[in-house]
Amino acid sequence: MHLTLWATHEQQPHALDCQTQFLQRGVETTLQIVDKINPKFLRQHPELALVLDHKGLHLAAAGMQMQPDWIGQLARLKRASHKNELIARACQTEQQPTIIDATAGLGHDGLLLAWLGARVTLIERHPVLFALLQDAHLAASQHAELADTMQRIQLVHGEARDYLTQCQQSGSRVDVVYLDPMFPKGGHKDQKKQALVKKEMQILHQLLPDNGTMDLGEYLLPLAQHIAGRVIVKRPRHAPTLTAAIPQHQWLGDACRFDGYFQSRL
Ligand SMILES: C[S@@+](CC[C@H](N)C(=O)[O-])C[C@H]1O[C@@H](n2cnc3c(N)ncnc32)[C@H](O)[C@@H]1O
Repeated sequence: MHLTLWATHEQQPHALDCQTQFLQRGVETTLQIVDKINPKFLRQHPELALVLDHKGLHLAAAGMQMQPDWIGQLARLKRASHKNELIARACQTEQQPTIIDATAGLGHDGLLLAWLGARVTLIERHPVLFALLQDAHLAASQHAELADTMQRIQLVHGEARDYLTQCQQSGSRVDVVYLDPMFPKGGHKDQKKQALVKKEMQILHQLLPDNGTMDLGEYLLPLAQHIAGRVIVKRPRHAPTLTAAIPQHQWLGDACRFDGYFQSRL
């Protein structure tokens, strides 16, 4: 994979570090130092690229920018409770569970679970998304209101299939495995809602193109069932279940739902 890395002059030393880390993870970058990165600049350079400025590391495409921005989630986090968030009810956050979020993405779901008291291991295999997560974790660790929560989050760069298999082989158990694999772009029943897909998802879909071979992650469910008494799968509200297995419980939201699979022997 090859991407341009746009950086401002002040960020040049950090940009060189980033380049080395990306290379170690198989991503080649061409560093371009520029005076200013603003909306006009981004519109003039619409191709998918990395951006490093005073706000940290971003992905940019089609004039839009995207980063996990965990600090920007604070308003939502402060409104969240064990009761009013379906994901919290599904994952039983009031019990301060240990959770593997095997498909971290931007880490927003994992962040919410950790904020509500869970110990969360976030697994992300894409090297660019993983770098964005590391940057978000570092920035949030230095924020007074998020520092505690960051201590409950561990980041793992890798393939969840391998991680879950290793857990199974070594007899490791967690309370919950949470899965939110990619869903094909045209797969929503409601085309109007599809048109409103958030800019984050539009950029994510450019990074993880749906070229007919998208990994839908169905193999993760049976693996997860070996290591957690509770597996929660996030799906678009009207999407089919991840596999033929029937969930024992569903929590229904406006746009998405959470399917619960419980293993009483664990
Ligand atoms: C829909 S996004 C998850 C969004 C996430 N729940 C959030 O709150 O931002 C799915 C992510 O899972 C990652 N992923 C999918 N399958 C994976 C696997 N087998 N191992 C590791 N990461 C995986 C993808 O790279 C993508 O970033």
